[in-house]
Amino acid sequence: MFSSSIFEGNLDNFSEQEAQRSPIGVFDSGVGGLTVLRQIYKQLPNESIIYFGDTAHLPYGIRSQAEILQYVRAILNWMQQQRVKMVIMACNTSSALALENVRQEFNFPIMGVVLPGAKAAVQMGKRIGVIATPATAKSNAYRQAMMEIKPDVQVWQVSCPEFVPLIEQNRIHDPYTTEVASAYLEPLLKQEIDTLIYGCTHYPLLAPVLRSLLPAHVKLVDPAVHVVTACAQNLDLLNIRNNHLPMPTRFAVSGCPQQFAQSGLQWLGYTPLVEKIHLTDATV
Ligand SMILES: N[C@@H](CCC(=O)O)C(=O)O
Repeated sequence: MFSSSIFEGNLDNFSEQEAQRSPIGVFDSGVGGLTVLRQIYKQLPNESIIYFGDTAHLPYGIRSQAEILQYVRAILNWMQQQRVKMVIMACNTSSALALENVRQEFNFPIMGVVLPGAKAAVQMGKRIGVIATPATAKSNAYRQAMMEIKPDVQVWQVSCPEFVPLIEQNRIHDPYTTEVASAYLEPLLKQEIDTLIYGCTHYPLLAPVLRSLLPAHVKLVDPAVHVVTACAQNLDLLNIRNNHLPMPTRFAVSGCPQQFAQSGLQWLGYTPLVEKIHLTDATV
């Protein structure tokens, strides 16, 4: 029995041993969640992972809340069938628009990236910029989370609709991407931000471009780092860390497996074996 007041999920249909060895589910609309997966490899090297990229519905950031909820529920149902012990929403859009609604519907803990990112940011600065997908920016999730922790913090959010398609098309080093990034950062630089949050898990993949445009004193916050730290703490609290050898990461997508494998290579350093699955409920 692993109930804890911290989680809505209670894992009470798992034996302790099964829970320890069970995988952690990680999902995103595409390759963005690989920034979270890389952090898991660093901080939780013994955990087995099932990664799902909902590439058939990419980008999430221009979708309605109803669509996001439908996709997220379908993914979580599938994760439940795979008997995961915990899920990390490696997607800010899902964390901002769906986490609170779906958390109580499943019997495993579900973690989002927004709160850990917001907590880290308010400890690092006072004038905080957030770059995010249109849906995340519009939801105000980062602003609200930071204001609740530190009401005197100042927050500016910028919606960056072109980033995810450019990253998914592998156009990070295209000069056009730098032009777009420069335009997105301009209003934040005018406000003299001291800290910038990657409000989308795809964006750390743009780090060289963003760093080249930002003054050196501006600190970058990657919520991926902090959600994985929080995940490690929760695994300890529930006593469900895996102390055995992990299984190889299992990758699944709803779109084209070859395309995911190809972009996965540059972010993971190995070519992932990717299967295609069809989540029937996810079709809008
Ligand atoms: N990785 C994304 C999803 C972006 C998208 O598909 O628009 C996020 O964190 O919001």
